[in-house]
Amino acid sequence: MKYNLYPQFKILLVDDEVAFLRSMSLTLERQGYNNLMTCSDPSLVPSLMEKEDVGLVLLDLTMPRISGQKVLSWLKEEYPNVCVIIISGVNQVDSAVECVKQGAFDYFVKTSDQNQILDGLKRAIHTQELTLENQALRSQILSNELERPDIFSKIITSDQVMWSVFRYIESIASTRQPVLISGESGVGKELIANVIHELSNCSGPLVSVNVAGVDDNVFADTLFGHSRGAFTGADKTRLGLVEKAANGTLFLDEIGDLSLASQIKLLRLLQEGEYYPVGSDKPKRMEARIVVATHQKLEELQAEGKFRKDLFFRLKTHMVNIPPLRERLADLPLLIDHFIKSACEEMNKPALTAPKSLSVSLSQYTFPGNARELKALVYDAVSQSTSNKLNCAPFEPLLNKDNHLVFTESQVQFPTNTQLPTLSNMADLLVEEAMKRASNNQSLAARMLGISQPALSKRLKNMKESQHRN
Ligand SMILES: Nc1ncnc2c1ncn2[C@@H]1O[C@H](COP(=O)(O)OP(=O)(O)OP(=O)(O)O)[C@@H](O)[C@H]1O
Repeated sequence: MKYNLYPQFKILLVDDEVAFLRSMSLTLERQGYNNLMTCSDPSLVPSLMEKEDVGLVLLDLTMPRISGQKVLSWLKEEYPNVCVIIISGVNQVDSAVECVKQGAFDYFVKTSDQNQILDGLKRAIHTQELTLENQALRSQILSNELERPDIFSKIITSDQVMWSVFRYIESIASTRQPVLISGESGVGKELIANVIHELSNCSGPLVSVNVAGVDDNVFADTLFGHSRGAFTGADKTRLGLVEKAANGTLFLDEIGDLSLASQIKLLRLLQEGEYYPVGSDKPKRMEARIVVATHQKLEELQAEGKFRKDLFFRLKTHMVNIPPLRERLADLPLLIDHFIKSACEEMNKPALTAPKSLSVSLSQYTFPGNARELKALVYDAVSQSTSNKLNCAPFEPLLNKDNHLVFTESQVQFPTNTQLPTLSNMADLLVEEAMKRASNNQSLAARMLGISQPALSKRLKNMKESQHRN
């Protein structure tokens, strides 16, 4: 099995003291940082920097022939984006501070506790990862194109917001930081999790688990596993999903439903990168990337005290929000065609076509179940079709006899203690909303409002003129 290297860039350790290089490499490897290179001769630094993709250098200050300070000024001139951490002797703190002024990220005294150096390195790696992501994001936004469009081919969309989500996902593909995917039920969050996993190029599997309603003990057992004899009935050691997802991705769905006790366990896992199988006092390192999803609004849950602030803070570093289907109506015809095709294939039916008016009529429906709801309707329609035309009967309950959405009282409410809007105010608001939903497509908006396109155009002109006058 391919062993994944982490971080995505090399960490170069430079010190003439071979024993220090060895012990520091071991400490780092134990913490999961295995993309390392050591160098005991500072004169070799330039050739190593040229050959390898180095992102972070741990540099000793006192070395024979070439001092660390000299190496630092060379690095800052030739490789200004590379992060440098200085390791100094006890009596060299002044020079170390000077190095920070010259652009070193931080300094540590060699005799300090290795954990302190490790914390500094972790901070530097995180900062470097964010810098690289920022650069990737900038170039993605500027280029407006995807580097690996094939991986996104299962997600059908022409929506600009979705494309910017895709570009963002590409730019964070290689970090090991968690990713939070939010969006209403059925918008395609699991599809996005699959893409994040594929883009990461990790050799391990994608392991998915729905954590809604899972009690805290079951959560710990499922994620961390248990040792033999951990509790009555635990007659065998059980591997947890974190371990099963090693070198891959662990996808936790419905994270908003996680109990507060389990939230603490997840937070610790993310912060420390370590966990204890139930009944074991030997910690294990997490080698998987965590992706979580929720259809709930975590900000609101947090305000109600149902979701931990610190966990939300940790998760939202990389956050993507998938817009609901009603906000990307241009996707409707594409998705209808896509689902018809896949349903025909699965049901062994000859190709079917949908009437053009179907997507226009459906554009007035709010799709609370999003793409999943549309998929179920289309599959139902395909299964009921006997000719080469799609049988639209399953869609009829959503629309009235004029092919317009049936409004219920609960969808339009006017609080009794407020003044009613005027008819003209209401009409303007409706027109604005229809234009927004139709992405400024006047024919589509006109169909939604039940008026002709010229009538809408006239209304828009009048609205513009009156805004001008005011
Ligand atoms: N843009 C899309 N293109 C193609 N299929 C889609 C798209 N969005 C969603 N689907 C399909 O709709 C169904 C629901 O998608 P998915 O399970 O990813 O949604 P979800 O947001 O994870 O839902 P939930 O919140 O209920 O878990 C799946 O069958 C998926 O393949």
